[in-house]
Parts: sequence; structure tokens; C-alpha cells
Amino acid sequence: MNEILIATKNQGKVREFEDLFGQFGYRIKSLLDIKNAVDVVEDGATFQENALKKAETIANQFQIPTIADDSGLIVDALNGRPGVYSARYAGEGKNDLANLKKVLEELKDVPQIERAARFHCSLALAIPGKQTVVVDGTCEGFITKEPIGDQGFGYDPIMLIPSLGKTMAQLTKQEKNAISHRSVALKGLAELLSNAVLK
Ligand SMILES: O=c1nc[nH]c2c1ncn2[C@H]1C[C@H](O)[C@@H](COP(=O)(O)OP(=O)(O)OP(=O)(O)O)O1
Ligand SMILES: [Mg+2]
Repeated sequence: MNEILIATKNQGKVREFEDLFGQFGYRIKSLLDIKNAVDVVEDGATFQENALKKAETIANQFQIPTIADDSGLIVDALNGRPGVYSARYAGEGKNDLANLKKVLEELKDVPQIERAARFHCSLALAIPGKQTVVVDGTCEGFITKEPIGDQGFGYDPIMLIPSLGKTMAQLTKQEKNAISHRSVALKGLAELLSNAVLK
């Protein structure tokens, strides 16, 4: 089976990608396996810019096809925050629990009907010598009053999926992969991933 490099250090993303890429016939490697990757500063104004920068920097360094994921939570009542700052919303320490608590605190007086939110994922596929491709996926929900569930990662415990009556953190990996922003975005790369260039 062919290998593809995912330019991420996020274990939660890697776990999901392992399943998602299995469907396409790839084994994946991440920056958790390769230790000497350059540190990419995520200073873009959009998810797309950050995904592009991460993918191209790492593809350039290792000269292999690379996918990067830049993602986050967009809350309507917070004017789109945390957005591109999702990973460091409560500070540079990247603490998932502190981040979601900050969102709950900011929404404490906001009624359920006004707590609409979405996860966004931009994926960039960079192949050395070729034009980088960027795709997007989203997943709609509502922010709960309290964290519920212990699966997944990040903001999953406060993201209610209305059609399922569960938070993202109450879903199995397979259930999450069936609806997530990440899987929706990856479908946008499906044709390229089936292409002989990568196989
Ligand atoms: O499915 C998800 N379920 C819950 N939370 C999620 C999800 N997807 C992204 N998120 C949150 C986690 C983090 O707060 C931010 C991503 O930030 P982002 O910079 O893309 O990832 P990261 O720094 O953790 O890893 P890396 O940049 O090495 O890929 O959005
Ligand atoms: Mg990051």
C-alpha cells in the first residue's frame, strides 16, 4: 500500500485520517513519526492559507506528497471565533479543555437557539513540482451548555449534532468520520487520491 504524509502533530486528527485514508488505499505517516520536520508558523488569515503553508513547507522539506489539515470551530454568537485561533484560544499552551471552557464561558448567557456553530476543515494536498490543491468541508451543530462524551478530541464534547442527538464526543470514530468536516473535505480530494501520480 502507498504512503502519504500528513503534516500534523495532532494525534486526534491522525487517528481519524488512519481510517479515512484506509478507504482510499493509503497508509499514512504523520509528523508524530518524523521528528525533524520544520516548525510551521500558522499566521494565515484563513484556514486555507494555513493548510497551504503547512502542506507546501513539509512537502518541500521531504519531497513527498503531503496533506495538511487546518481546522477549527466557528461560533455564530461569537462572530466566528475561535476560528483560525481554535488551537490556541485559551493561550499558546494548546489545551483542549481550557479552550472549550472558554467558549462555554463566553456563551453562558446565550440561549440554545442562538448557539449555532460549525466545524471547518481546509485540506491542502501539496505534490512537489505541482500546483497545490485546497478543499474545504464543514459540519453544522450547536454548542452545548456542558461538555458531554469522551471520544474524539478538541471541541468535540461541546458540539451537538442535532440529527443524531449526540455530541461529537459521543460518536464512535466511524460515526464521526461519516459526517465530519474532515471527511467532507477529504471527499474533495478523492479523485486526485485515486490518481496514478500518487500510487
Ligand atoms: O474534529 C474536530 N473536533 C474537535 N475539535 C476540532 C476538530 N478539528 C479541529 N478541531 C479543533 C482542535 C484545535 O483546537 C483546532 C485545530 O487547530 P489546527 O491548527 O488545525 O490543528 P493542531 O494545531 O491541533 O494540529 P496541526 O496544526 O499540527 O495539524 O480546531
Ligand atoms: Mg496547528
